[in-house]
Amino acid sequence: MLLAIDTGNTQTVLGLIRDGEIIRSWRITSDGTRTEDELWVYVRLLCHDAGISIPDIKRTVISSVVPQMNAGLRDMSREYLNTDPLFVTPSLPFRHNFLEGRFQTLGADRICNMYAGLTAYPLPQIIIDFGTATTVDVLGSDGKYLGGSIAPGIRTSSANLFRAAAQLHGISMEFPEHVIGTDTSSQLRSGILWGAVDQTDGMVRRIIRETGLTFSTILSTGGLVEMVSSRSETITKTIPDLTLKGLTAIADEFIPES
Ligand SMILES: Nc1ncnc2c1ncn2[C@@H]1O[C@H](COP(=O)(O)OP(=O)(O)O)[C@@H](O)[C@H]1O
Ligand SMILES: CC(C)(COP(=O)(O)O)[C@@H](O)C(=O)NCCC(=O)O
Ligand SMILES: [K+]
Repeated sequence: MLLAIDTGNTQTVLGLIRDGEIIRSWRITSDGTRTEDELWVYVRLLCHDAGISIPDIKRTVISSVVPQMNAGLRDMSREYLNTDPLFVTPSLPFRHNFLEGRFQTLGADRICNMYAGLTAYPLPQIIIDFGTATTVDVLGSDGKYLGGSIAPGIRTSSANLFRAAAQLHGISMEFPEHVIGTDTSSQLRSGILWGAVDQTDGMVRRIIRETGLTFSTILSTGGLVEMVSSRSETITKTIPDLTLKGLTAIADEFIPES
């Protein structure tokens, strides 16, 4: 059994993987003040919920973009699971040498997403992750990482707007009937949701123009992906657990089950 942990800036996804299959996953709030004992409570509950006994967890792999959580995650894994966790970093000697020693500050979640893409889908690829940030990553025809973009996430940017504008408040994130809204709520929903869709499709079209490539695969993932994916004209596939899949592939490469 593999425990895969994806710590993003908003939420941490805990996944249990058996024989390459994600059997259960949970989301908890990412919080840099959590102790290893608190993290253990969640892992214990998750395992109990999945009917897994703790000694069955033989490996732990972690993608974290929140350094304040790393010590707690590491100590939880060592002390309670008796496994030394593998942290994903750009310096790992990946079999798919897609970073070529470059991109030393690239987020671990993006590395995992690309590893999942490289392992399972045709090239070239664009991978879009809708989380605290919206990230776009581009893999060329030879499987090398070309680069990408980072923008404020859908909730991050709208939350900041609600904070900054005295007369605007949170709204339910449902697509409005018309693009041209006729009241405050429908105008906000139009701007936020159609804005996110058009940001996505516009960015994909720009990347196509800049590279001259025909992309076989345009993958999307992230906690907010359902808000955009079905309305996008460019996304070809949505895989909500792409990061966990990448974590699994990386664990199998570096800490194979003995
Ligand atoms: N199962 C779910 N259903 C609906 N929304 C979800 C679900 N899981 C996560 N979210 C939303 O996704 C957001 C977090 O996305 P995520 O990709 O995990 O961000 P990050 O990696 O930056 O922490 C949260 O705002 C949360 O409300
Ligand atoms: C870009 C990110 C903030 C995205 O994080 P997330 O939205 O998943 O919380 C994260 O991958 C990060 O901190 N990256 C480091 C900078 C980089 O990737 O170039
Ligand atoms: K993420």
